Amino acid sequence: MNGNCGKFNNCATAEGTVKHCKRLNTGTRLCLNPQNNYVVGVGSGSTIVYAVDRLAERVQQENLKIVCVPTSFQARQLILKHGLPLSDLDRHPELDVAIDGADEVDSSLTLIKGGGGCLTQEKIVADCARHFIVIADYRKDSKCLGQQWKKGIPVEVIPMAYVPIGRDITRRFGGEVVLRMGVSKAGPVVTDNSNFILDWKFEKVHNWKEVNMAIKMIPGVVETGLFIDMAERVYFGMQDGTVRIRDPPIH
Ligand SMILES: O=C[C@H](O)[C@H](O)[C@H](O)COP(=O)(O)O
Repeated sequence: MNGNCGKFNNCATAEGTVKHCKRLNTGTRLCLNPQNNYVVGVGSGSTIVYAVDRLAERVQQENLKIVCVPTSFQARQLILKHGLPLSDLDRHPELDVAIDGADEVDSSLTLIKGGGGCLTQEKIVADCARHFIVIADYRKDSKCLGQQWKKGIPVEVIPMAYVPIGRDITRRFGGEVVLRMGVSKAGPVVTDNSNFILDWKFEKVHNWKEVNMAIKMIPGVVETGLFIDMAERVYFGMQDGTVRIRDPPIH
């Protein structure tokens, strides 16, 4: 324990870069590599699979003791498949680090997530983590949201409210809202939390903080796929095999 970062005191830190921690507005060491006794949040999607492969390798090779908190059914299966210790927020409500993918990352590290329908649990787990680290390939990197990801911002909603919520969003912010439909399943996608997903195809760049708060205030909205001021670092896998790191701008 040699730092004071994230939302909690006494953060266990790795050998990492000393950087500004937006969350506490203080200098901190960034925990990039899971270390012994770490509680690790495991994100969802196709990219995280590679991270968990590597994590499992390190657990084997270095005899690391970690526990993993999943962000979805898929993440839970991934943890179990690798024989990693599975936990939950009841037992581990404070995580050292959460690692996850993203559908799009803008220049301020605002993310769109939820392309796979897992945004709500992902946001909860990320919020419980001292450090939230994102891994993505170069196609997710954009200056402004919407440049790369064309499927809109996912919004998880209580099923009986999907029509009024969709109308409210388009009335206030324009664009188009589509109920996400299942593939190889008749009817809508049902999330791990038994809800529906609306994909809001926005028409222009908004003040995402304001829009996010406004959408969250609509009764029946469970969560949005906008992750604002959460990611501390994004690792982009580039086409030539190199890795590009992006940290949030310091204001
Ligand atoms: O709902 C899915 C999650 O937010 C994923 O982390 C996100 O969609 C990125 O997934 P992938 O790594 O498959 O592009």
